[in-house]
Amino acid sequence: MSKIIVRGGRKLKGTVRVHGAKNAVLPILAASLLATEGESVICDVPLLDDVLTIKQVIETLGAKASYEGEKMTVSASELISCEAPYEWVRKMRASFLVMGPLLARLGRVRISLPGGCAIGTRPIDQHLKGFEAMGADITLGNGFIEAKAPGKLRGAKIYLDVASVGATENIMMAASMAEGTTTIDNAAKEPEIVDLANYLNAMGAKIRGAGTGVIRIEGVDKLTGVTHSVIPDRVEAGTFMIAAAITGGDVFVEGAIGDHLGPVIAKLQEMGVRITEEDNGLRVQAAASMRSVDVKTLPYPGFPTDMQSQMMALQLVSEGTSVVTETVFENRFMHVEEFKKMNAHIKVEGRTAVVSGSSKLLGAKVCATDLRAGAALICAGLAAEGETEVTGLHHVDRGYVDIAGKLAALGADIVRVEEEDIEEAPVETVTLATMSPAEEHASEDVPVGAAAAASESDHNYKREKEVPVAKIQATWV
Ligand SMILES: CC(=O)N[C@H]1[C@@H](OP(=O)(O)OP(=O)(O)OC[C@H]2O[C@@H](n3ccc(=O)[nH]c3=O)[C@H](O)[C@@H]2O)O[C@H](CO)[C@@H](O)[C@@H]1O
Ligand SMILES: C=C(OP(=O)(O)O)C(=O)O
Repeated sequence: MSKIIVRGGRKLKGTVRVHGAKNAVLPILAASLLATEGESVICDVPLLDDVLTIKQVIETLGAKASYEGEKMTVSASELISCEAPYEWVRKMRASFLVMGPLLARLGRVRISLPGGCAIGTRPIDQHLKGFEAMGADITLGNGFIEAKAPGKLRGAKIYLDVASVGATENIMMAASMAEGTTTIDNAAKEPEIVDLANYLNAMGAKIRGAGTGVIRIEGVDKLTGVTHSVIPDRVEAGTFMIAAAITGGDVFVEGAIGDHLGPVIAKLQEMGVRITEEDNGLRVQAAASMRSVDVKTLPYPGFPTDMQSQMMALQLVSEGTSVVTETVFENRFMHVEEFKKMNAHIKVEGRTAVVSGSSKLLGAKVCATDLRAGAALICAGLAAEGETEVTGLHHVDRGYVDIAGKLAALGADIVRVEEEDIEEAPVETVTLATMSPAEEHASEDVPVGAAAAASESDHNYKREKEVPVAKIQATWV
């Protein structure tokens, strides 16, 4: 089982570069399916598991894609399939974003229900409502959705019951090649929506109002491949800002866009952290001690739900009690139980968590229950006394490029130990890991060697694995 091992207590210092935004590049690569001619060249594409998944999805549909040096080139002039299979779509919710482009391009689609982080039920009713309003005939069954739009999709007036990011993107893409004008009311306003609209407009679409609550899309007959650079990842940037603050550090987050991080900056400043907007980034200087602060997650421009768990790590070490209200997803406090293993005192009632500050965090074996929870546990580990081991890294790899390497470059005592490293090492052993039920269910890692033997013989989730100590010491940096 791969793990990140962090020993807390080091102040982070230096510069860290932010990669392209996961939540922008995924819809943009889905939208590249709309280009009936020309190549799409997408720049600043981060090497993430989710990016490799969407690449597989569009290739399965017939697009030709090549990826080298943060640049993805896509040619989608000939699509061969309108079916997005379970094997890829289950891995990642954003795969569902190919539905709009396929409906617009091919007039039909068969797509598996999406997966993604288990942070809530995450229905897709608003996506489907939009497509139906545009004339699609939709049937559901056996975990698949089939939609047909004989002839062309028609422009429609669509009101979203919730300002869904995914529904806004999916409808915007479909509407770009529909007949007539579509209006999305109560549209999501996230920067990633604006990036997608800019990309589509460069391809020849006619979209106005992206970034506001009302988006108008005049359908066009064809879209052409273009070159586009993805915006920097505001959640990755925010995570490094928290890492700097929680360690008492001084870090320049290169590429971070202040306008995209308004509520995160405001809350950090309320806590006493100094943030300075400089050319091409944000400088974050920790305070000697930080004040507690209440946070309520909301759609953009509110405080992002994707930063809630990382912020909670910081609240744990600030003075006083903080209240966190999660309004976007109904099951996004799974990290709380993991924080508790690190001596955190947090009480959850419904959608509210009461976080006791001034916690003396202690290193522990913890598991990333979702993508951002993994980042939050790493942040907590940076401030904890002793050693923290974070497993469940397949979640983290969906959204962070080499988070351990980047933090190590800032001075953190952190290393990632890969499964293969552990298995290849000499026989001398020490007990390292105890699996929790959550970890067992969450992990898709296939156990090998000693771990496989344990896996076959013991299913009570309390097994111990024999892991060679020599190799771990050798890989520590
Ligand atoms: C790949 C991507 O960009 N993921 C982001 C996107 O997810 P995603 O696009 O899935 O999130 P949405 O904005 O759609 O979801 C927001 C809320 O709306 C609800 N809902 C959504 C669609 C729908 O048809 N019906 C419905 O009820 C959801 O259950 C949730 O409670 O926005 C989320 C909210 O900022 C982020 O946490 C995710 O990181
Ligand atoms: C929840 C997230 O991603 P997804 O919507 O892809 O599950 C996230 O990026 O934090």
